[in-house]
Amino acid sequence: MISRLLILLYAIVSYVIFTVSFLYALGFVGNYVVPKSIDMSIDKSIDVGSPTDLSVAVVVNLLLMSLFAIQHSVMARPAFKRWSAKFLPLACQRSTYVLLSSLVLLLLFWQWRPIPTPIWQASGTVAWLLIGVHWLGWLIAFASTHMIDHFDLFGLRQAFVAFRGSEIPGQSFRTPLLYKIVRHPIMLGFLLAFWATPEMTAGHLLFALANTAYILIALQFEERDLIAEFGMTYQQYRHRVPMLVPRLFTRRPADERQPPRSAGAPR
Ligand SMILES: C[S@@+](CC[C@H](N)C(=O)[O-])C[C@H]1O[C@@H](n2cnc3c(N)ncnc32)[C@H](O)[C@@H]1O
Repeated sequence: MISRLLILLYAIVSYVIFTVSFLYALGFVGNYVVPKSIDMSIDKSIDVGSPTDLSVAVVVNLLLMSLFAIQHSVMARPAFKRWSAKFLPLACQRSTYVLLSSLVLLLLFWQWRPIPTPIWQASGTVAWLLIGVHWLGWLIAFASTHMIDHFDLFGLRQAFVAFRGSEIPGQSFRTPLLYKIVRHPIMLGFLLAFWATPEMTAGHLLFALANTAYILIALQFEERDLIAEFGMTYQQYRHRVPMLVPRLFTRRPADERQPPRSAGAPR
């Protein structure tokens, strides 16, 4: 009973730390409210006055993003989960993943080196449109976690189920709402939030480019695991629903289009 209660507390603490890191991410990427953001260091100084400072900033930022990518992707793989199950109860596996991901993110926010060289600057209606798309991206990402199962994704459900003494059910496959339009709405939301900004700087561009590359690679691994888990069901879903760009903007695969009718074909 005590160990189940401790696991539940651990899951709640991990979830609270995730919430802090997510809220900080909103301020960090958008340069709102937080003391240190993607374009502004705490003392508001420009860190990249010389070419050496610039190289250091690029290397440090790439290392921080690589650390997140490695931790986030390695710990998500079934082989890692099987290995960690030898010493980590199933009920706190997901919370541990959430906790470490959040801590690495907070480290990134803390150690990030701003590179404020302007790349583009929009004003007027275009600027407002970009701000709108930026917030729509965060909204899509957050809402989509609830469409598949927010509390399962962040480890709370597993801890609650174990606390009640029930068996933790396996992952279920869901395709509600936005999952009918694209296969990865959470990632689509992040991409919109990262790219849509009225003031793009070199540091922000590095962040958006590196994270886009990471998302495109990570999704290959995620889909490989989903195919291994759900087989034909996921294969068919993959065939039916585009990855990130809604069908409105893309062509259907050739074999899904109606063949042209021949002149004498019956109607
Ligand atoms: C951070 S979420 C991202 C989900 C998805 N890639 C997206 O961008 O919306 C990753 C977890 O979601 C799970 N997942 C992805 N698609 C799913 C679906 N359609 N139904 C249930 N779980 C899904 C993956 O197995 C993985 O554990």
